[in-house]
Amino acid sequence: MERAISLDHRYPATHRDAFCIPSYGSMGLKSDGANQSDYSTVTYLCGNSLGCMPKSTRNAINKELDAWADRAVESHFRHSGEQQGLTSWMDIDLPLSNLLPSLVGGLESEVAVMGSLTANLNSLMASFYRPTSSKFKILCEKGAFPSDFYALYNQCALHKVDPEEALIRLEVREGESYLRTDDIIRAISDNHEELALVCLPGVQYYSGQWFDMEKITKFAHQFKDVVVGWDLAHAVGNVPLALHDWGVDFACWCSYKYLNSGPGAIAGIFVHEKHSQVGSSDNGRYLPRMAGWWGNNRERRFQMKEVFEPISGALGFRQSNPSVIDVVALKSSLEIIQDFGGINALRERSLLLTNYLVELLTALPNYHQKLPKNTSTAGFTILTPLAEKERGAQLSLLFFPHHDDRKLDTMERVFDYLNERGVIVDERRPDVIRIAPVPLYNTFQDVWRAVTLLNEAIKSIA
Ligand SMILES: Cc1ncc(COP(=O)(O)O)c(C=O)c1O
Ligand SMILES: Nc1ccccc1C(=O)C[C@H](N)C(=O)O
Repeated sequence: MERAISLDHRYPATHRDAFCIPSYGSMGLKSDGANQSDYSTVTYLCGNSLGCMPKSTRNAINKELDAWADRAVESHFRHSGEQQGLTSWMDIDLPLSNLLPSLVGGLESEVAVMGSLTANLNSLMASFYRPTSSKFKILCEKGAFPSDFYALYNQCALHKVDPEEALIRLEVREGESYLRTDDIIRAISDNHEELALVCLPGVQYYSGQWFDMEKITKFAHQFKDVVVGWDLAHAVGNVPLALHDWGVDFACWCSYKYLNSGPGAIAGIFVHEKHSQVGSSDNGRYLPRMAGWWGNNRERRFQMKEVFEPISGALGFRQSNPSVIDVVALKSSLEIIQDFGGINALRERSLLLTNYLVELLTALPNYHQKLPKNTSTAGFTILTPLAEKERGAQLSLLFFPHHDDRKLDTMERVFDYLNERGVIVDERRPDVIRIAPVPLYNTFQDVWRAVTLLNEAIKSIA
């Protein structure tokens, strides 16, 4: 505990106060009455699923509600808060183009705020997955987040390609917990003639593995007509990215995890400039897409002509006018990240926190480096790669023994023990708990407390 306190002094969570951290009272949990009261904050380590709410978000949304109340439709073009520097709704998402690209390592013109993750993944695949009879395979992973799998599978069907034949689903080797980069590279190489698309997650939701995105992207691009797209749901705002320099073709992400923009928040896309620039001399030549009026030439958007002139860059992939309330929620959170010092500052503190988590967990008596042969005594292993460059904030812990009866199952019992005591993590059935200290608001004492209670929980079972 002393060490955690001293680390918190040395590396303080300078922006914790900018967030609403749930309390025992607000979550309906019983505080211990001695060290905690109903107003004490819980130990929230679940920013990999839903980031906490920035205090500034409420005000930002209220201003848009005022604009709606005060001026209704006119706010599209003339905002009632113009004098305070508020943007009219027509261009509400444009101020984000200063804040978002640096998080993904894209040019301003390569990033747009729109839609939601799965919808964007589907839209981007409509443009980037153009199978032919000889080149139609998609390299993806077995155990992908189900929504991604459903999208990939059905894109095949939409293109009249048999998904069973087209999807190459990479599997983690027997006895291992994450994919080897060499196996991915080999699969690309072995299939390159028929390969049309490589579509993988930047950080894997279940194992927490951060893929070697640069190596995989560059390797795949050695081969003709292989497109590389990344799902960055668990990577954006978590690890530094350089999508432009790596030559990534497209990427998409959601904003409710490490970008703290609220449940179902507006998402984002990256389209490399090599695909998204529409030169004036190119008249009519642009990458076919799922199109809509918000991707059309801004000046002529309201002329109601039957001519689609996409905006050059990622903005030309937008379809609808965005939810204004969603956009300002994202903006208020991105401003905090900027004030913190951007993604490199976040990553620096994230490594300190997660390294501390690794250190404490691996010192516990019931920690096992590998799944033991005899798993009758309660214990856990870590699925996530421990090397810094292969993970982000999250560690995934696999508990054993597993029982189908929830009351007897180790993971469920540990999860309930933690949850009842205000340590909020998440469970991925059947046997995994994910823990993610978030550098913007978590403390070393949060990490210490979670591990101390986790140890108690296992002991109470053993
Ligand atoms: C990797 C991944 N893909 C897809 C989703 C689902 O995204 P959405 O419901 O925002 O489309 C999530 C999280 O919910 C996710 O982590
Ligand atoms: N959007 C949600 C709604 C309800 C429950 C969970 C989610 C998640 O985002 C889960 C997350 N993608 C995950 O990695 O498990």
